[in-house]
Formats: sequence, structure tokens, C-alpha cells
Amino acid sequence: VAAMSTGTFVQLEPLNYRGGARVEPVDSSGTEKAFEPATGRVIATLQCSGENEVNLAVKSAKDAFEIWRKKSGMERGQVLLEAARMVKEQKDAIAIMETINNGKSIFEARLDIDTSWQCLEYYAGLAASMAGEHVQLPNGSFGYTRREPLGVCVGIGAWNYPFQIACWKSAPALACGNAMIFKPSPFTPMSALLLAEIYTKAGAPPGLFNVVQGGAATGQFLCQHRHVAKVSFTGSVPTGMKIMEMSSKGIKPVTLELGGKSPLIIFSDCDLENAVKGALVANFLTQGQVCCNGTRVFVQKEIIDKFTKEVVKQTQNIRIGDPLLEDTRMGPLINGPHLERVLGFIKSAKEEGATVLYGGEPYEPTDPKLKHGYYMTPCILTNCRDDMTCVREEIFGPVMSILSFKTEAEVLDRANDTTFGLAAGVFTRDIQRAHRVAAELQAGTCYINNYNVSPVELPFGGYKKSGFGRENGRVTIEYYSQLKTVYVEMGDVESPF
Ligand SMILES: NC(=O)C1=CN([C@@H]2O[C@H](COP(=O)(O)OP(=O)(O)OC[C@H]3O[C@@H](n4cnc5c(N)ncnc54)[C@H](O)[C@@H]3O)[C@@H](O)[C@H]2O)C=CC1
Repeated sequence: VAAMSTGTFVQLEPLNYRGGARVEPVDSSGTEKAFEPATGRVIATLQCSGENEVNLAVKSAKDAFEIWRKKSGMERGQVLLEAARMVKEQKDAIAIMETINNGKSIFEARLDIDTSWQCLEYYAGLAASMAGEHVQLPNGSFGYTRREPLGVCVGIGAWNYPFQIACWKSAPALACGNAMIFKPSPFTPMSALLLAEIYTKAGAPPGLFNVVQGGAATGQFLCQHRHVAKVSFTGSVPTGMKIMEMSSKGIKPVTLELGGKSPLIIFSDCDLENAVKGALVANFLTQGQVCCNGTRVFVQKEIIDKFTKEVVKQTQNIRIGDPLLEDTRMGPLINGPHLERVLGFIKSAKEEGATVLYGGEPYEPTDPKLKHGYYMTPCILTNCRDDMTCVREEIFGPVMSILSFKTEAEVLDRANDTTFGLAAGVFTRDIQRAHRVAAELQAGTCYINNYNVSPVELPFGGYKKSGFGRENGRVTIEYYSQLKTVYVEMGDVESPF
């Protein structure tokens, strides 16, 4: 599918997927360009799907749902398991596609594909054991519950983890017996198609997983469609609000995975080497474009100088460049406007009195073919205050803000003083403090002595404005199914009439 080196990929096939095959949309609501961030090349001009195409996709998904909902959990699990096997088998090709379209290093893209097939495997396993309850009632009567699918679900994805988001949404949806229509971000239209092809080859009925390309207009057609039962969204807070509002008109349940400005708290009794590594992992994966990043790094006063020195040293060593090269650890940002936005945050940080200890500049790799890519050096800010823009707002780029604190009570207050609540982290050797702090942090995921590890067995999702509903873990079954109660009368009807 994909060429092996940066600057050579050409998109030839249609980018919508409907009824088990790639198709061109029957109508359009405009066009969007997708780039190769490493070179700035346009690699695809998308036809954004119009209302007719969305209607066809929903119709096709509905047909597949009628077949799929009647399968046993075990049968559904077998298809998911085969799909997981194929993702694993095609890991390199999928990772290359992801790197070309997103810009993250091939090293990281491979890790994303690992969590993707693991997610498929995990829900394949759960599919077979989904069941209701039997409840005994007076006089031999009884009731039972059936865990039933919702119907046609819509997944809307962000551009930072295109393939992984498609898997995290579709695996639990399909395991529960739903069909899914997935709309990738128009910046990253490519890799969801590879997943669609895999599902079909693995034995999913045609239409069970359709891909519809487009931006806001296409997303609205999907959310407003009367035969769509649920929307699962990953993206920004403002768009999340719109999704919820649209879905409310149809009383449709939503899962919202939104942004964050997560705190990472480093106590003086920590293992410093691990804390430094943790801070880098919390800030610089995927060029810092990660929703759960721990971008507010609170460091206890006694160790802040030592910690900062080591963080800067290790940040300087991050190899930036062609993301398809094996030893690259940081690629380009997603596009030009986003790079400008991130650099703008650094400018305002300086104006508000922060010190740039390292990085935060546009970067031009030596390879001439990368000249028009969207690279920057990762940035460490110190002398930050809680009221600065760089500390309050989600930057979604490789920018770490270091803040000093004295006491546990103080840092908890400051860490929780945000409208977001996606994740949080604490580094300490004091086991009681670790759990006490984790219990007090207002966040959907709290890491103790690590950061940004997301095993599929654990639920992931937000508190506060970071959203609600969960992805991964057992609990996600609840978000893709509904419970039917069946009452069974064994005696006669007693009527007051
Ligand atoms: N909590 C999480 O799991 C994650 C959250 N994010 C958040 O996503 C944001 C970055 O992603 P972006 O793609 O820029 O976010 P975005 O909100 O601009 O777009 C997300 C998706 O929504 C679609 N969309 C835009 N307007 C729409 C509308 N009116 N109706 C329906 N769909 C619409 C877009 O085409 C795209 O597919 C960041 O704020 C980040 O924090 C990103 C990744 C993971």
C-alpha cells in the first residue's frame, strides 16, 4: 500500500468505505486537503461527503446491523480476533501509513498499532461473555435482562491517533453487536481505510464498519441522522459541545473524549531518574499533540533545579527529523497553522514572563526534502505562574511548563484549579502520599510513578470539561449497549378492573 520513504506516497484509491468496498462519495459538501506533515506535500484532496453519501452509509450500516445483531457474542468475537491478527500481521504497513499522514515517528506509530490490535483482541474476548441476568420473582414468575446493541453508532476522530482512535471506538461497538460509521479527521483520512478493509476480510458483514470522509458539515449530517443511535467523539471541547447539543435533539447518548491540561506532580522524595523520564513521556509523545499530556509539571522546590537541568539535557537529545527513519524520536506537527498556533503560545508565554530554557523554535532538518515540513524544537518553560496562558490553556504541542511548589495541600489545590480533568500524575516514593494524592486529583486517569501508559484493560476518559463516558476496559460495554428487561408471568393476570 504505502511507499517506504518520506516524500513518495501517492494516494490513488477512493477514501470512503461503504458496503465492504472503497467508494467515491455520491455527493460532496466541499473539499479538504490532507498533507504529509514531514514534507508539507498534499497527499490527498478529499471530497467531503454530502448528505446523500451519509444517508447511503447509514443505510448500508443498518443492513449490516440486522445481520450482526443476531450473531452470538462468540461469533462476533471470532471476527474481531481475526481482525486483531491481521492488524498485527500488517503492523508495519499500517504504522508507515500513520507516520506519513500524521508525522509521528515510526517508532511511536508501531506502538500505537500495538495498542490497536490489543484493543480488538480485548473486546473479542469480552464479546463471548456478555450476558444478562436472571431474577427470580414471587410465585415462580421471573425476569431476565438482555444486553442489546444500540444500532448504528457514529465514531468521530481526531488527527493525533487516527488508527488507534478508530480501533478504540469500533472494537467495543462491534463487540456489543452495533455497526459503526467512522469519520476520521480530514487531516488524517488514510489509516481508517486499512481498518475497514481488515474488518471486511476478517468476516464482518459488508457495511458493518463504514468510513465517511469530511469535516464539520459531514459530521453534522452523521450526528443528526435519525437512524444513528449513538455518537462517540474524540476532539476539542468546543466541538464536543456542538456534538452534545446536536445529539440532544435525538436523545442520543454520547461519549466525549475531549482535551486536557493535566498536572504532573513531582515530590522531592521521588526517584529522580524515573520522574525525568516520566515528564518527557508526559509531554513529547506525538510532538506533544496528546490529549492526556501532563503539561503542567509541578516540581517540589528542593529538587526543582536538579530536575530541570536533567529534563533540559534529555530534551536536547531528542532526535528530530524524518519520521520514517528508525532513530527519529520527534517528527513534524500536524500542519502549518497548528505549528504557528503552538509557536504563538510560546511567544505569549515569554511576554507574560516565562523563561524559555530550551527549544520552542521552528526547526529545519538538514535533509532538503523536509524543508517545508512543520518541525519545531521541543520547549521547556520555567518561571511559570498558574495564571499564564501557557499554564491554563491546552497547547497541543511539545511545550512543557515547569512550576514550583512547597506543600502537598498547596499543589493539590493548584493542580485541580482547571476546568479540564483528563489525566494527572504523581511521582513519589511515599506509598501513602501517592494514593492520597491520586484520590484527591480531579481526573479520569491518575498515574503513580509513570505517565501516558494506556493499557486497553483500563478505562480511559475525562472528568469535568474533558468529557464523559469511557473508552477501553470492561466498562465501555455499558456505553455501547442497552439493557432490556423481560418480565415473565407464570401465573394469572390479577386485574383491579
Ligand atoms: N480525550 C481524548 O481522547 C482526545 C482528545 N483530543 C482533543 O482533540 C483536539 C484536537 O483534535 P482536532 O481534530 O483538532 O479536534 P476538532 O474538535 O477540531 O475535530 C475533531 C473531529 O470533529 C470533527 N468536527 C469538527 N466540527 C464538527 C461538527 N460541528 N460536527 C461534527 N463533527 C465535527 C472534525 O472533522 C474531526 O473529525 C484537542 O483539543 C485534543 O485535546 C485529541 C485526542 C484524544
